[in-house]
Amino acid sequence: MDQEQAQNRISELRQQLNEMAQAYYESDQPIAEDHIYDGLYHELVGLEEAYPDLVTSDSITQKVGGQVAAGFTKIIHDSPMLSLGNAFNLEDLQSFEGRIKKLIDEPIEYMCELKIDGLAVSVKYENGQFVQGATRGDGKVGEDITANLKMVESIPAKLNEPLTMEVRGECYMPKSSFVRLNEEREESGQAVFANPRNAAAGSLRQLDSAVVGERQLSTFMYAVANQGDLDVASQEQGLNALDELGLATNHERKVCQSIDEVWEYVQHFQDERPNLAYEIDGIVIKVNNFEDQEAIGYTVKAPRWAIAYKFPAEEAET
Ligand SMILES: NC(=O)c1cnc(N)c2cc(Br)sc12
Repeated sequence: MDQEQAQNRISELRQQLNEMAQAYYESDQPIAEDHIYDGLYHELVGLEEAYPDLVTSDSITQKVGGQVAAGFTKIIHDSPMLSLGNAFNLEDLQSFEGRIKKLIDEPIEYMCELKIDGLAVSVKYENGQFVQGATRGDGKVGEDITANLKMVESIPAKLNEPLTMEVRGECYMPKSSFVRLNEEREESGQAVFANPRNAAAGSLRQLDSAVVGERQLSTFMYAVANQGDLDVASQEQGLNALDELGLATNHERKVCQSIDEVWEYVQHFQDERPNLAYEIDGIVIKVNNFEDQEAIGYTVKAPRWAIAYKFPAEEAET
């Protein structure tokens, strides 16, 4: 089923369910057996989960007891969760370095990290206790998914130090969990997820956090939003500090001394991609030294000191 077919079926189901609900709640004349209503409702929930972009706040699945559920409360991020400029070839990476060299005199060191194909999340700790989890949303305002992120094993309820800080990363579904989940959905007649990213997004949007616990989601944390109690001078030190605190970071990272070395890393992981336990859609390259990052600064919507190299789209499997 493609997105258009899903949209058509979702509209059909919403129409039918709204009519049944109206008849039941307002005229007390149920027009369908409960099990028919439940079956259609279950199909709609499954489709909305598989196609999270098609969920609308007025959908009957977002209502609890006839009222539109608030869903998730909104969280205004202390600092914007930024996006990244893109690079598609070596020339783009060399231009990225050229722009930086206009601002920084000394030699530049890069940190290369895998670009995880999941859902960006913010995780807040107070005195070492996990207190709030949120989606990126539009970068400024996200959704409070604290209850759901508590069900993700790789997010510790308590840090190894009583620190107060906000950490950002990617929540993802491993390839193996994605295959198993779709097999289960296929068997139970539910719509399957198109890819692990949609499966992770659909799972994290669940109002019932117990469902999240069944989905084997995981995380790789990659940034400290406000240094808070952390005393680190580079991305490399920052990631090592997150490891020591008990947070999950991706260990395929590499400090590179030149764009040529970055390019070798990019080519290596473009080949390695099928062998990874999780989906990646590129490589994030950052200036490693935090003082250099500050000197280089930001454009309106993205850091100047980082760029995302995007892998070419994979040929469809024949
Ligand atoms: N390691 C990283 O910085 C990283 C990994 N995976 C991602 N999807 C993203 C997105 C941004 Br924005 S940064 C980043």
